[in-house]
Amino acid sequence: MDDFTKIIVSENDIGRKLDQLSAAIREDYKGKDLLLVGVLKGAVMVMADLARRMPPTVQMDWMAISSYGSGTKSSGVVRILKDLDADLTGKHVLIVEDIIDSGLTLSWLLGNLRSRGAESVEIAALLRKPDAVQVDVPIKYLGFDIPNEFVVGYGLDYAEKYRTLPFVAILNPAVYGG
Ligand SMILES: O=P(O)(O)OC[C@H]1O[C@H](OP(=O)(O)OP(=O)(O)O)[C@H](O)[C@@H]1O
Ligand code: HPA
Repeated sequence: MDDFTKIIVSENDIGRKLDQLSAAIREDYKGKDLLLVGVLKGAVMVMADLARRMPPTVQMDWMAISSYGSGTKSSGVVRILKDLDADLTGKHVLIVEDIIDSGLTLSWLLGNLRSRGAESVEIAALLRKPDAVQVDVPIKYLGFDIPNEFVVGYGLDYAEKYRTLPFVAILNPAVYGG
């Protein structure tokens, strides 16, 4: 049995898209102090590859929040597992996410970070599932719209596996008994 049914975003697609998104971000935040906030663990790959395309004065910080447990459906209950180190007062914050599925995680996070006194809070997300979205979240920088299937790779996991793949693929439902 193959673990994946299809590669939907290749390593080259990701690189080209990050070139475009990072050019727009550099332009929009020219002359401003930018703090990239990565959401662990899924955003590790996109954060690393996006941050490498930024000027060296850009800062990074990390939050760990969980809404999925170990399955393939959002629980809708968001827990902070690790909070930011940085004080956001007066900062320009760009949340960096791997995926927007139901939108529940980002909708909660946006509200949480906006309440901390940042000058601006925007979102960059590599992937979005338009057919799964339950809450609309304003995404300023979007990579790809993808089908409503459970995907893995490039930071995204199933039961902590497959995060290290350089591409994004649809997980074979047989892997999770779907
Ligand atoms: O739009 P939603 O339905 O809320 O889903 C998106 C969230 O789910 C994933 O995180 P997950 O909770 O699986 O943790 P992980 O990043 O550690 O894998 C992903 O990284 C997003 O943070
Ligand atoms: O499709 C997905 N794959 C892995 N993790 C996720 N978290 C939300 N959606 C997904």
